[in-house]
Amino acid sequence: MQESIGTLVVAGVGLIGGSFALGLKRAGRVGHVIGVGRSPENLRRALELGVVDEVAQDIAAVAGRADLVLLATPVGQMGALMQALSTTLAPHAIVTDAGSTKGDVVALMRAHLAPHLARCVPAHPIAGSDLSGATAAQYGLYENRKVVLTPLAETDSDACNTVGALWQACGARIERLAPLEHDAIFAAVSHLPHLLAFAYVDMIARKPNAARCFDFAATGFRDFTRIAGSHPEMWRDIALANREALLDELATYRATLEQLEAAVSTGDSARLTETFDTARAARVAWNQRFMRQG
Ligand SMILES: NC(=O)C1=CN([C@@H]2O[C@H](COP(=O)(O)OP(=O)(O)OC[C@H]3O[C@@H](n4cnc5c(N)ncnc54)[C@H](O)[C@@H]3O)[C@@H](O)[C@H]2O)C=CC1
Ligand SMILES: O=C(O)C(=O)Cc1ccc(O)cc1
Repeated sequence: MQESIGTLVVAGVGLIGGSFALGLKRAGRVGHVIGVGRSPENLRRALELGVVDEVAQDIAAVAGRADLVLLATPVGQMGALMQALSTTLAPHAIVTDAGSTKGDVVALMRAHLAPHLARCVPAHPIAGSDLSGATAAQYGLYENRKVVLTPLAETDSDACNTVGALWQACGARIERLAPLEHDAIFAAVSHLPHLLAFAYVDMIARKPNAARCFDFAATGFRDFTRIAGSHPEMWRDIALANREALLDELATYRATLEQLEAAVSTGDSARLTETFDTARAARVAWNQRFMRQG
């Protein structure tokens, strides 16, 4: 296992990839960082801010120099990137990612990096925000946060432990899940709420009196909708990549809404009270635990 790495190639120098680079730099765990991106302006900012030391627009041109490649683009971009880097990768190089979905990333690794699977470590940092781009990259984003690894049967323990050690150097705690369980859990606690927030704000924005509604919206609206300010491409890709698990959660949510609709319509106050009581207790308990341990 390596405690530090020589050259890191980050494909997608945004909030997540940029914060990983900054975390490793601050911990003295990386020698040189090459940022790969499709937006020259974002790459220029990343260089200027010291998030990366060198930039490139074509991953194939720099992948051969990597000791570790982090894919931190929207998940819809990852297949093409894997294909592009597959021919030039050094045999020892580790390929990892930060995508919010794992079943699709594992399948893409199998499709594009078959001879290299021992060095593939799918991963998902459970930290972030509604901000994006290199200017959003920050030190300490992963401090006391979980990172979930979903290694393949073929992944060697050296690669897995190296990726784990690098995330730990950024302050994170490592967890492991099977990709299927990962995608089911995150459909429930991350992907569904983002879809709901986008849908709800879209609904309000289309009302004839939308401007008046927004005028009077306050903290409850702000708290429920913050994540509707997240990156649309990133969330489109997540919704499509995890569609089966997300559709299951949507069906359950729709049924729950229908029950509440019936309770409102029939004036079933016992039902409303029971639902609100249960939800409140669960939210209070979750928040206390999250504040203690992330
Ligand atoms: N935003 C969040 O809170 C979290 C995001 N993630 C995952 O991390 C990944 C990155 O998300 P963020 O950093 O938030 O997004 P971001 O939008 O801040 O950064 C992504 C960067 O990738 C670049 N990019 C897009 N296509 C590319 C391509 N083909 N080649 C090279 N660069 C490309 C974009 O120009 C952008 O600079 C996504 O897969 C997302 O699902 C995971 C955990 C949290
Ligand atoms: O904006 C927020 O608070 C988030 O929920 C951040 C987030 C977004 C995507 C992930 O896969 C993990 C964390």
